[in-house]
Amino acid sequence: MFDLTTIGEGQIRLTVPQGERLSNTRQLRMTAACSEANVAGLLSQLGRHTSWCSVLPHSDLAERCISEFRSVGVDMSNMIRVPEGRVALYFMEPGEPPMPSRVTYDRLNTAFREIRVEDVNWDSMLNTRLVFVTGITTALTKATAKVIRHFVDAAHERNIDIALDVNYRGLLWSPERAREVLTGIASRSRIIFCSRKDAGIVFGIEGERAEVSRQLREAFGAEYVVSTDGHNGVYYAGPDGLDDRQVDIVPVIDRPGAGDSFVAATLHGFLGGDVRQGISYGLRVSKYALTHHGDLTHITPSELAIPTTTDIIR
Ligand SMILES: Nc1ncnc2c1ncn2[C@@H]1O[C@H](COP(=O)(O)OP(=O)(O)O)[C@@H](O)[C@H]1O
Ligand SMILES: O=C(O)C[C@@H](O)[C@H](O)C(=O)COP(=O)(O)O
Repeated sequence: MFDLTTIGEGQIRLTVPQGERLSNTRQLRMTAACSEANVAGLLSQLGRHTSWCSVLPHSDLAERCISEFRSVGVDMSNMIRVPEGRVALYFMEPGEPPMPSRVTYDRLNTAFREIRVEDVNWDSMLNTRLVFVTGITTALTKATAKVIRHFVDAAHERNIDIALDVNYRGLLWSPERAREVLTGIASRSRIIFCSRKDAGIVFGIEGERAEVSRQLREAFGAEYVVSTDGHNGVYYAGPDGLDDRQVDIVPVIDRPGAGDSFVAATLHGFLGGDVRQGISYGLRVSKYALTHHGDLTHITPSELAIPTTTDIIR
């Protein structure tokens, strides 16, 4: 039995060196990406048994993507391989103030976008303690939204816990559409991750700090709601009340992946029966994530427990 199974689009991230633009750079750093696989990848490094389903062709780019997540222990037996098709790309310009960082997607007509319910090995994907889904995959196409809804409904019927990360991406869909699709999924989820910003954009829920998590919890009837707010704090609402956690700010080397590593570490706590402990792990691991390149965070279980350099300085 798996601890967590998930479905999401395997991508290649191509990052422009600091101080250059996509329009003039001659070099790109290549890493694998996928929000759901990032979460599975971090959890598997922490000793959890995870499986990731995507649709990828037989190509070198697909191998590059699969090998990065396989190397940290994610089970690939649910990966759907097709003879040909595109692998999604995303370009990242890190930006330096006043220039904002910029993401450019090149993910139309990819193999994953046409995934069908009958393509997935549901017996295996539902042989799990926890099903993890994000708003990114429901945003891509009608087909991907249908598969995720099937995944959630089938898990719900079998009393399998569901975790949702709203992860709103304005480049992929509108707030109205996100609200329409994600409301049903949120109301089946036992734990919801929704940043304070996304709560406002997607659900029109505004408020000070943990008040946002409280309102989300009330709106969807989830047992736990965890809301990130960048370096401003992490807010929690659960059966034991509210919590408001401080972030120990570190300089950012590479931002993408911090949110996913936070979610994964919190789910590590959830799977161990203690979400608040998970948030402490999340606060720690997301700091590591910000200080190294690539979306997938590399960590050893012992690093969850030891203080980071900034902890020691303080
Ligand atoms: N400058 C920072 N220093 C330390 N931790 C940070 C910093 N920025 C973000 N984090 C951590 O990363 C987590 C995720 O960041 P956030 O930007 O809220 O997520 P997302 O990438 O999903 O939008 C935060 O909850 C926080 O714990
Ligand atoms: O699927 C996407 O659109 C982006 C992901 O590939 C990427 O890994 C990501 O979303 C990172 O998210 P974060 O951890 O919230 O920065």
